[in-house]
Amino acid sequence: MSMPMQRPMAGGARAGQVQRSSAALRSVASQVPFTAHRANFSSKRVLRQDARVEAPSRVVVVRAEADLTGLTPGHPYPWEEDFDLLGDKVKEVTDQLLPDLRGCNIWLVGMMGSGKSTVGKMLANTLKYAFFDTDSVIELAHDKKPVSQIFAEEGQDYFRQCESQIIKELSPYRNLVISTGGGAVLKPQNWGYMHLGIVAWLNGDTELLARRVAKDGIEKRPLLAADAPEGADMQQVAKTKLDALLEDRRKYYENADVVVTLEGYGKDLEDGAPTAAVMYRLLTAINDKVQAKKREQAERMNFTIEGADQLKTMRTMDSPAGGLQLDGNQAP
Ligand SMILES: Nc1ncnc2c1ncn2[C@@H]1O[C@H](COP(=O)(O)OP(=O)(O)O)[C@@H](O)[C@H]1O
Ligand SMILES: O=C(O)C1=C[C@@H](OP(=O)(O)O)[C@@H](O)[C@H](O)C1
Repeated sequence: MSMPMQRPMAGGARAGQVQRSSAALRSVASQVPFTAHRANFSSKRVLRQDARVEAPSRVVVVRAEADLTGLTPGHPYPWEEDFDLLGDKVKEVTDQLLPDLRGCNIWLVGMMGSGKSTVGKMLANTLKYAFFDTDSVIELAHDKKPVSQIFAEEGQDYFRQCESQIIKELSPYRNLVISTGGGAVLKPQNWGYMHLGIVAWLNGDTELLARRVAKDGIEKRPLLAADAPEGADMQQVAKTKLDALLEDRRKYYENADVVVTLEGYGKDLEDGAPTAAVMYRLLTAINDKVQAKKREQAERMNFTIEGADQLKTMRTMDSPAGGLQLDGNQAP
């Protein structure tokens, strides 16, 4: 199913450098869901890993009256601060959404550090979808080389081609949550494929993102690590670069179908909303979108043809069938 792709020589590829185009990308294709059970990148394994990430601790029957005492006053979604309550809410919205979602893929976009991979795994687990992370698929297709090394050895253009290839190959499947790399939004062709599903933007402020990527180590994100002065405050370096990137990219992210804020309240002010809360916001935003679409479709079906009553009794006098009513009954 993979399309052979030409790797451009421009943008860093020197003469004599090995041309690794279609071979690498064919193995990218081997990571897609229908072969996932035999590939290293097993969606089952990812789902098992999910069990270890912070999740609503249990899902219980939705309580009629939620007890919100003791939670942060003014919190717009106070139940997010109590994982039992949040579990109820997640169940409620998932139950409504799932039948209407009908296997539609969910694509997560957003800047580096916005939590696309972390939240994506949990969302996939909740919806019983398979999870794919385009960065991880690219790494696996290159003998587990980290993205930073692929950038260094092959250049950004090559990485972007791999990314587009994966997006294209995953798009015809169903029941997937796909976490994309932060720059996947830059190519219009990627949007053509992502818009076959629902695209959700995880939107957080760069202060929060910088804190997270600095904690991970900015060397993992080549666009942030490039030319970082030795001994500099890496969080500050990351923040400056993220600000510039976001300024360029915002207009692309704004093409998303739904936007979810990462803002945290109360004790989560600094670290941003917990993963389960972000997932809840995602589910709610997607559900709102899907239900609105459903209402719009129902509305469109609810029409009457003007003059339909006259049509019923009209006689076609000059036709061989004159004297026959259009509903098939013989005229008196
Ligand atoms: N809701 C959250 N609360 C706290 N830390 C988070 C949250 N979501 C993600 N993180 C952390 O932020 C870092 C970046 O998350 P990641 O999922 O890799 O982002 P992305 O895939 O968008 O680059 C990771 O260290 C992750 O553990
Ligand atoms: O924003 C970007 O251009 C990139 C984001 C990274 O993914 P994450 O957003 O998952 O960190 C990765 O694809 C690569 O380093 C480039």
